[in-house]
Formats: sequence, structure tokens, C-alpha cells
Amino acid sequence: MRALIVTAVAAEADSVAAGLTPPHQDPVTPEPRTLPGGYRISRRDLPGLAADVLVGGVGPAAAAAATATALALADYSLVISAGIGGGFAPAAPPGSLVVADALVAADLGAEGPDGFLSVDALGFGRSVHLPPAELAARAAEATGGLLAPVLTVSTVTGTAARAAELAARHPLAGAEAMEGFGVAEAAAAHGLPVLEIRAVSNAVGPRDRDAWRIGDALAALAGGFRVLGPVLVHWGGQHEQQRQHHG
Ligand SMILES: O=C(O)c1cccc(C(=O)CC[C@H]2O[C@@H](n3cnc4c(=O)[nH]cnc43)[C@H](O)[C@@H]2O)c1
Repeated sequence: MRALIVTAVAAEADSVAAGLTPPHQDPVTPEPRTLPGGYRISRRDLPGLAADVLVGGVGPAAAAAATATALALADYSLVISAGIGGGFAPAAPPGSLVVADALVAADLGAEGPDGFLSVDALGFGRSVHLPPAELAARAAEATGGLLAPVLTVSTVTGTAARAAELAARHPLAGAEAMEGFGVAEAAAAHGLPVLEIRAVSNAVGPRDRDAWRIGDALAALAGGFRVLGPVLVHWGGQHEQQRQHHG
């Protein structure tokens, strides 16, 4: 099974790669490569799993462009959006993990007198991508993460009012981040399934950048990927059998 894992920044990619590195191996080898467009990509091989960890940039557009570039250059079975994110209190405190059961474009649409209209409500496309349900459930179980919708926003929430508005529109949301939906759009264009995993660095709410617990979140991200390997291998095996069965 070959998986593409897309992060926004190098620190997130390093955590993912460290989590996927067997204990006896040097976590910085092999050296990362550079794809056209200047994207950094590094490879991790586990028995039954080849994982390419890509640094795609911040925001849904950068993430979609980077993901589409990598998907055009190699064959993958699964695409994963991974990184840190804001957690909705009290369900997702800093240091915890959230596995998406839906990847939601939360600010893609139009404002009207009666509130926000998503692109699907406007008839222009879709605002939700769903991961394979069993894979997301198993990933949440293995990592101890919360299985919940993850919102993709272009602007980090910075006020209590905006947090309350998002929570009212998406009462089950576990986290917000800036890339998942972009990664999912590129994966869907290639007919590939998508998964999103976020390690919570901060609460969704009034901006307090000094309070972001980035170190804890990056450690949680590495820990999540340490236990995710076997889940991905198992799912990849089932997926391959189904593909062969259906010709
Ligand atoms: O400064 C650092 O050391 C550092 C290390 C890793 C990541 C960062 C980032 O700033 C990544 C930006 C990234 O974070 C996601 N994120 C985190 N919290 C939120 C949030 O509350 N709302 C939306 N996005 C959030 C986002 O996906 C960005 O890509 C810095």
C-alpha cells in the first residue's frame, strides 16, 4: 500500500515521519527529495506500507496544488491530510488527536441575510468529503483520537463569536485546520480516498498565539502515526482484495 501524507509545514512532516520510523532506524534518513514546484517529500517504508510525507504549504489552495502535483507523479492508494489544528472545547483539548469522519469546507460559500450558504447549497460543487468510514473509525480507535468532523477554514478562528458561529453550524465538529478539504479535493480528482488527522495545538476561540502548545501537538502527531501504520496496512490489504474482486 502506498500512501501520500500531506502536511502544511516541515515540522509537521518531521513528526509524521518520526512516527512512521521504526525505533532502530535513524529518523532523518532517507534524505527528503524535492518535487517540481519545490515541494519537499520524504519516504518511509514499513512492512506493507510505503508512505510519502509531503510538505504542501498552509491553506486549502496550497495543499490542493501540492497534493495534485504529487498524485500526478506516482500511484497511491490513499491520501492523508495531517498536522496540527485548533480543537473545539471541551471535546478536543490541546494535546489530543482528532480523526475526521468528514472533511468540511466551513467557509467556502456565500453570506446571505439568513446566514452562511455552503457551495453545495449554492449548487456549485461540494463542501464535504467523507473518508472510508471503517478506516476512520479504526484510526480513531488505534490512536485514541476523537472521531468527528474536521473543518477546513482559510482564516484561523480568532474570536469567541466566530467559534460560536462555527460550532452552531457544525455542532459535532472536533477540530479546525486549513488544509484538509484542499487535500481531499485533489484526492477526489484522482479517484482516491482521503483521511484527515489533526493533533490539537490550541482551542478554537479568541486568538492567543502564545498559548498554542505546538510541541505537545507535534508529539501527539508522532504518537498517532506510530500506531497508525498497522491500521493503514490492514486497510490497504482489504482495499486491494476488493479491487481485485471487482476487476
Ligand atoms: O511555529 C511552529 O513551530 C510551528 C510548527 C508546526 C506548525 C505550525 C503552524 O503554524 C502550522 C499552521 C497550521 O496550523 C493549523 N492550525 C493550527 N491551529 C489552527 C486553528 O486554530 N485553526 C486553523 N488552523 C490551525 C493549520 O492547518 C495551519 O496549517 C507552526
